[in-house]
Amino acid sequence: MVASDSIRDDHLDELPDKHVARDFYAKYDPKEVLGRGVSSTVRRCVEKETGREYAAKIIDVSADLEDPQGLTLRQATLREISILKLVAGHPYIIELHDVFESSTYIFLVFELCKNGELFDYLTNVVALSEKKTKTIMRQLLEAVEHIHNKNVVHRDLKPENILLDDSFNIKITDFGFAKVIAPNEKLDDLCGTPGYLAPELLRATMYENVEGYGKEVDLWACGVIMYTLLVGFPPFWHRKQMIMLRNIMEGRYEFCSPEWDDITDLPKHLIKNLLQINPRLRLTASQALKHDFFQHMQLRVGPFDARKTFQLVMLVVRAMIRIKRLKHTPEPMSIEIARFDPYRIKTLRKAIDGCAFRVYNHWVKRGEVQNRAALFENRPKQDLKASYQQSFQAKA
Ligand SMILES: Nc1ncnc2c1ncn2[C@@H]1O[C@H](COP(=O)(O)OP(=O)(O)OP(=O)(O)O)[C@@H](O)[C@H]1O
Repeated sequence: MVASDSIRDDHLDELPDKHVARDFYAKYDPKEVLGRGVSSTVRRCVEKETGREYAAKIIDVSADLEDPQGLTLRQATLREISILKLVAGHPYIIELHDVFESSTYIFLVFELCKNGELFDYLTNVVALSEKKTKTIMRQLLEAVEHIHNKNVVHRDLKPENILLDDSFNIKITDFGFAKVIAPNEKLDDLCGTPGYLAPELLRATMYENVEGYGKEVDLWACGVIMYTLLVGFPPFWHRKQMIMLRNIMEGRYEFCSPEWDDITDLPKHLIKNLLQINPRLRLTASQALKHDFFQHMQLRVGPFDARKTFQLVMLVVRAMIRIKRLKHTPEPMSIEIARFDPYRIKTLRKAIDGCAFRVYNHWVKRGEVQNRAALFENRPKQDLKASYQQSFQAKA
């Protein structure tokens, strides 16, 4: 039950027969397609009575195929609906507004998130500042805290399953793998998305006589997400999936240079405590929210001194002006550096990262270390040949 890339199914783009979904059409006007899932299409729709916009996920449940847990798509969708209702009423969790069920389709009417997936947003901006990361991570952890308090484990947290509303607030979505779990219950089924799987989940699915996993897997995924937000690539990605999974199990990742050079210690410390191999030592959502990364700067309180305060304000203003100027002053770059080490220059690095993702459509690493600059070293043919030979040998 590992999430795969969406597979397009063109017949889903046709609107289901009006007789099948009479009630839905009586209440909503379906509009353009917003996106597609494996067996669903999501359309913007307008509620006729109020004129309010929503996102309708239209799921074709006519096939009898069962998932690895023995549930048909209809049963799995009904289970997802019950979990959505259980965790409802939180500002950072997607709101399910309406449900319609026919023999062939289920319509889920969600609140509309006009700014799409966090994943696409990140792909466009490449990486987020510490300040933006703080806002998103605080919202994410608050939502996870709420879900866990309801005894639900999400099991597929990733930027693709985090939507952004009009004000760029997050909404956790896709509770397809979510499960209600008793306080000390342990699970052992494999589900989620490879790069975000926690080590104990991998162990539970690989070995017998191991304990299984619990809610802590969601906090591991939060660590992976936070790392990815700050630098634009995930901590454990490797083009050979087995190596990636081994790195996860050994907790092998780096705050590599140059991407992490300008990032302060607090976010790194929080990530380390989320990407903690031992789930018992990993921070819970509530503990993570108390981490210093989320605390505001504390000003020392003492007797008021007007002169000192004025001097301090002047210093801060001057520093702010300098920082602002610095931000808009391009880094000095020589032709030599631009030719032989373009990745060293922040402006070029951002452009390279953006292009790399668009061209390769996945994060790129070479060997054990992240090296998107390698894409520009002008040796692609050798690499292609080697990886072709490797995959050919593997198949043989
Ligand atoms: N509430 C929403 N508001 C705006 N856009 C949405 C909303 N829900 C989904 N979408 C868009 O529709 C796309 C498909 O959503 P869906 O939930 O079907 O994707 P999925 O998780 O890949 O599907 P599946 O559940 O089959 O794995 C999303 O990638 C997103 O761009």
